[in-house]
Amino acid sequence: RKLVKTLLLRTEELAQMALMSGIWIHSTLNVRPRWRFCPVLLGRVIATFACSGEKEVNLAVQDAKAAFKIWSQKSGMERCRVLLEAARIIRERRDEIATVETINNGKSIFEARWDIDTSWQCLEYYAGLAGSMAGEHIQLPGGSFGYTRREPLGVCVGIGAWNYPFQIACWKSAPALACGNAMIFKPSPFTPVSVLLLAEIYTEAGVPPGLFNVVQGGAATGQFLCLHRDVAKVSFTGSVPTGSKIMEMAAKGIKPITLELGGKSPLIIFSDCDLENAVKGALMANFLTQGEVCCNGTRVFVQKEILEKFTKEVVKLTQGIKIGDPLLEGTRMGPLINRPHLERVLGFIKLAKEQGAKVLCGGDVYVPEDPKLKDGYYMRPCVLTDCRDDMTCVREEIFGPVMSILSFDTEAEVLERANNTTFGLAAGVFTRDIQRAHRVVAGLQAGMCFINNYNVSPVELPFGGYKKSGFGRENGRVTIEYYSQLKTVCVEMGDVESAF
Ligand SMILES: NC(=O)c1ccc[n+]([C@@H]2O[C@H](COP(=O)([O-])OP(=O)(O)OC[C@H]3O[C@@H](n4cnc5c(N)ncnc54)[C@H](O)[C@@H]3O)[C@@H](O)[C@H]2O)c1
Ligand SMILES: O=CCc1c[nH]c2ccc(O)cc12
Repeated sequence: RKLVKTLLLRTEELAQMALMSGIWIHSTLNVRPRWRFCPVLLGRVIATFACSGEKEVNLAVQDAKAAFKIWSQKSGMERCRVLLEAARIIRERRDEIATVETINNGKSIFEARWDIDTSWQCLEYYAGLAGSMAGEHIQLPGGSFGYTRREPLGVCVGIGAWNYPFQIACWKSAPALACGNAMIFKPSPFTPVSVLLLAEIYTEAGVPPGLFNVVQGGAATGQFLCLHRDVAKVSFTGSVPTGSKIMEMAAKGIKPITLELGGKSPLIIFSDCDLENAVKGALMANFLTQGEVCCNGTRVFVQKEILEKFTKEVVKLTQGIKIGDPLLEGTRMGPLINRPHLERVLGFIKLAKEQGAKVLCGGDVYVPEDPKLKDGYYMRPCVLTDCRDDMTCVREEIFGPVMSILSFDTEAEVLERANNTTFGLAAGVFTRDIQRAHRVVAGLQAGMCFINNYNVSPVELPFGGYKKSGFGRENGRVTIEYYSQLKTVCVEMGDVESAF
């Protein structure tokens, strides 16, 4: 809240400024900065932020606790109205928020608009559930009875990754607030900007001051949050190694956590599929947000009979993906998040070649003609073939635009190979055989399975992983259970029957 108040930037200005070279936007914070960080787009610094240290985290928790006292006493319908108003403002400011998200992350404006749509839809969805949250009444002998109350947890913390900055903040805060909690959100230091708009919007919609608080920073700030004694829950989206650290910190305080971690998901294409849809599905499964998507279906298993045809079509469509200025309407792929990440992704491709994979297209640095884009971290989307299950590109999460094609013969074989991973976030199947589709998804060890599509995310459906991809869920009705606790009240209507 303090940050929003003092951040001297408007989103339209930011959009314009990012288009001009050499512009630095400084936030002025009313705190003594311990260290600073500067997110970059197209090789240019777009903002400078001061990190929140222990003192600022303590202040945020204090404010959130005060706001929680007010918010948790409101009825579900009162909370519903505020969330609906916030959803309405997001919808109204959709293009502006999408522009900021594009500058924040580098994804195309076309895609950023989709992200903003699933963001306001999420607020609407939980607004709808807020009013119907209720416990049970249970009749007991002799007129006695019990009842349950669904109560909020208190101050919840959300920690986000850089690939869906605004959407991650909405997917965490909407159910948290609907249940009557407060939330302190820490975005990734690579994408700190767009979540500030969400804080501004919640305030405008009528949440009490401090109920949704943003703190900025990296690992140290995250640790202060996770270890804070007055934080009741942590919901984390990020990598497996960080998830494991979050779990250790939460264990110290016996705090419930939600972990949305990495993946290496299989996409299985049977020869009886609708080929055109399967090809489109494979691109959806691999190239949204420059391939920086946790649930991407990067291991594309194709049945031998259609391998050649499928591969040819996939390469043709991949080569047609328009790379460039992410703010232009026609662009479908922007730059990767930063240079170290680009180099890491290119390193995976180099290793894949050394291990025997064949690059059918892309996999190299892309330098756009437009001089203002020349310092962007662009690469061409890559399709690898001749892949084997033991190759690094098939085993490890690359988090970039790299699709590995593998061939298979039988259903039993592909199911075993698909499950042969420590991850379990998502999986997909393309087939016209309805029995086979359901049989295969029943056997897949993944939390989010798609039949004849991929990477669509309706907010009504729970999303989350199996195995090392995490636990807990976001979206859907079930997420209410991850942001609330159940109190049982046992009421005696007669006399106490004592054992003594
Ligand atoms: N399952 C999902 O829903 C999902 C969604 C998006 C991204 N991801 C995963 O996230 C990864 C990429 O994102 P990333 O690079 O931002 O991940 P990351 O784990 O490096 O960072 C995620 C967040 O954790 C914070 N953080 C880092 N160290 C911390 C610590 N010790 N204590 C507390 N907080 C800490 C970071 O500042 C950031 O905000 C990929 O592995 C991807 O698969 C998963
Ligand atoms: O990147 C992975 C999947 C994903 C897309 N949007 C969101 C929002 C919140 C999450 O926890 C995960 C995701």
